[in-house]
Amino acid sequence: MSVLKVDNLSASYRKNKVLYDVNFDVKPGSLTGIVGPNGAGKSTLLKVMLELHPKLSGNVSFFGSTLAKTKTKVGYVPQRGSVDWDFPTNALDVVLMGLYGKIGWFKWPNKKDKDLAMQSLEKMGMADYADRQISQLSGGQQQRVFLARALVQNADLYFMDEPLVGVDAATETAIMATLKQLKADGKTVMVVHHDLLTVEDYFDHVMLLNKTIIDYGKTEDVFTKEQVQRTYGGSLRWMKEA
Ligand SMILES: Nc1ncnc2c1ncn2[C@@H]1O[C@H](COP(=O)(O)OP(=O)(O)OP(=O)(O)O)[C@@H](O)[C@H]1O
Repeated sequence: MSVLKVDNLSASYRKNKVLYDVNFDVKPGSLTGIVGPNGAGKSTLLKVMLELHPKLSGNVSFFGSTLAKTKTKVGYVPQRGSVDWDFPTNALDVVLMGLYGKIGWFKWPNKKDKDLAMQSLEKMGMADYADRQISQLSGGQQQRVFLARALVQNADLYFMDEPLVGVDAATETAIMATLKQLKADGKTVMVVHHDLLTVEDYFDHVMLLNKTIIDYGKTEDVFTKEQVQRTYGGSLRWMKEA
């Protein structure tokens, strides 16, 4: 059964069509980097699939079903910049939100839920910050908390929008280790990624996107000079020659 299948998806902001003819079928257990120039529609693709932005046409199926029926199996780490970090809550509560799909919105978390959330913070090296207001965390620490929230959800399919932007080398290593562990656990992970230099190291699959899918498949087949240049336009200097 397909983890995620997208057929003929298109989307726009008012009259500006930003995605068209998007078709793909995600391989279970893959770790995919979604790559493309600024404005290519990478974030929009995630938002449309997750029904956070309406589609114009097409169909998205999760585990052969609808998002509504499979929501607890789907995790999302939005772009850090898109979140209101002044919201008065602490790191532990942010992680507990990852469990709400399972414990229900109107139920208080119990001791076991809190233990799970603490374990997840621990995995991301953030246990000491559990009581800290999220506005008082650094950008990299906020990103680690977001990852902890995704982990506690124990989803089968994860979408992450630029989790490595603005983090230091240690946090990047910690986040990538977490993503690789998710893959080792049989999870499917799709990550919007900007750094072309690390694509081959980090991802076993690559989706090249520029308003439509330029190519999608195994990294060694897809991440070629020709295909990357097609995606970015002729101006890109191929990094292996740099
Ligand atoms: N809320 C919005 N209202 C109107 N247009 C938008 C909105 N969000 C994005 N767009 C436009 O849609 C297009 C795709 O944007 P999107 O953020 O999905 O691209 P992206 O590939 O994630 O870019 P980046 O690499 O710069 O983050 C862009 O042309 C952008 O200007």
